[in-house]
Amino acid sequence: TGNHWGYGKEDGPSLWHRNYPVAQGSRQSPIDIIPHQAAHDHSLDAIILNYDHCTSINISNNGHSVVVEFDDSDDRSVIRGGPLDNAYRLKQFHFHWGGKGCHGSEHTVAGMSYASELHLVHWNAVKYKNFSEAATAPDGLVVLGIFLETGDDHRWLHVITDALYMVKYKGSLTDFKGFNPKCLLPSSLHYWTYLGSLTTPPLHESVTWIILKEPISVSEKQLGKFRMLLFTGEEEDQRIRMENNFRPPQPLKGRKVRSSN
Ligand SMILES: NS(=O)(=O)c1c2ccccc2cc2ccccc12
Ligand SMILES: [Zn+2]
Repeated sequence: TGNHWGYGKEDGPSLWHRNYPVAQGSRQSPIDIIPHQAAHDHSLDAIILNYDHCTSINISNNGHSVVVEFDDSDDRSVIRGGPLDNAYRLKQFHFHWGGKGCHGSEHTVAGMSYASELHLVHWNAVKYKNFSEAATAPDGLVVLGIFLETGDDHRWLHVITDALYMVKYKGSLTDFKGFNPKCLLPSSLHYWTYLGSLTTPPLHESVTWIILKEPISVSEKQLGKFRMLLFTGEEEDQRIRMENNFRPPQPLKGRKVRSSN
């Protein structure tokens, strides 16, 4: 119906251009990052994450991913520095992942994909009055991408995976207070950055991507808990497991990827 989209054969990424022509635009995401082709830009400062007074509000299943939302009514949780001219407010974070034994990151590195990818979504509250307005502006959004690889248990990810049973079905939402995503960061904040888009419809070309080079480790068991989520709602007959909710890499179309040193 209407602008329904998904990750299946009938409604997946290769068909999104029918309702969202920008899918074939000049600054689409994700991309394959080729490290030795990235320009080392010594003018690129370190990124600064001020998440200390972070306030998560809820966790929900929007039928595409599991999303943790934040109170963005003031500048308490912001990202700044690096390639950014302003501070950008944290709005939400969510994940993308594969099926059992399959990889599910959106960005790839020299053709290699990771098991999963965490996206922390921020918006430019200096220049725009709300998230929706920022979401359609070329410098409106910043998404911080963090790769997840399978290995040891992540000591804090269980706080999220323990809550997933409460948001199994599309459209479910529950309180999720006091979670600070600082605990999900790797030790190094070295990054690649480029100009791109949302990786889901409406695919607005409004995102400055900042992708951390160092992945975090999570266990196969922890990752498996994401796959108990469903794309479908409680009232639907079909129960479709939420997995492989990633868009494949898109053409670079002449864009430059810069690397912090
Ligand atoms: N994958 S994504 O970060 O492009 C993304 C968003 C990006 C910017 C603004 C809002 C977004 C909402 C999303 C909701 C679900 C999945 C990806 C999303
Ligand atoms: Zn995402």
